[in-house]
Amino acid sequence: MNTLTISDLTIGHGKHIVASSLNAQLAAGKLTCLVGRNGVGKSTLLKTLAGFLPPIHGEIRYSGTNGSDDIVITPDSGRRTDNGRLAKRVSVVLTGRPDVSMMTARDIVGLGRSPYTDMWGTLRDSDREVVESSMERVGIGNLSERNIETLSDGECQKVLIAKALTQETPIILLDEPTAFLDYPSKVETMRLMKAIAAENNGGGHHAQGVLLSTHDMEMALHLADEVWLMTQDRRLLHGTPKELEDALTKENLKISF
Ligand SMILES: Nc1ncnc2c1ncn2[C@@H]1O[C@H](COP(=O)(O)OP(=O)(O)OP(=O)(O)O)[C@@H](O)[C@H]1O
Repeated sequence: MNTLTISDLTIGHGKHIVASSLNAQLAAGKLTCLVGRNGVGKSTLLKTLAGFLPPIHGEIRYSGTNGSDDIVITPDSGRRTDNGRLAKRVSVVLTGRPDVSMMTARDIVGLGRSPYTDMWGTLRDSDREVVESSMERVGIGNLSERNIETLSDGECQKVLIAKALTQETPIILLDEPTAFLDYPSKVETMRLMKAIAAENNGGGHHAQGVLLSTHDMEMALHLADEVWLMTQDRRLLHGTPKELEDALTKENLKISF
């Protein structure tokens, strides 16, 4: 099952085209790593898939539970796109620390419920249950009362991942979540996201499609289920790590950069 499909997509900033003719599908239950050199367009693609940037051409289709509740974004859909609806399909974890003070880890995780709460962000008991279970899944129950400013980069990253889980979306996008982490924490984060993608405990958690951008090609080839590679000539190659290695060998392209 796919969570989103991009078709003949052109991405960029205003008139500046970053990549075009992109086609791919994000599989549910799998960790997909988005890799490519600096400046090739990984962040631009993630921002477009998150609905923060409009596509220049083509379409993004977010699959619903049945064909009738798909959400489709095209260059023309612009203001018609219902961000509240999209927030129930896609959650985003950005690089770096949240720019807030005087908030506990639990408060931050609770913000993930905003698509479901009233305008004051009042959490109901059912919302609080999701918050607690997300913190447990990520293994940060012991940090819940800590002020966010006192957490290490790795702990902070887990809080933001728990916030994304709290949003209960079929798609999670992560932009360079491992950028500031040491090697063991990078591996831990990748493994965690792989487990989260595959988790389907029948109790409300369904398999999710996870797309995570990273500079670490070696790690992506080791740990990802699928890889999307944005090449220097602005194509998007995709497949399992093995398929990608074969394709690159065939084209005589270097696997690492
Ligand atoms: N707001 C913007 N306006 C215009 N051009 C931009 C903007 N943001 C990024 N770009 C350009 O778009 C291209 C792709 O940038 P992007 O940040 O998507 O690459 P990236 O693959 O994520 O890079 P990195 O690995 O360094 O984070 C670059 O040429 C960049 O200069």
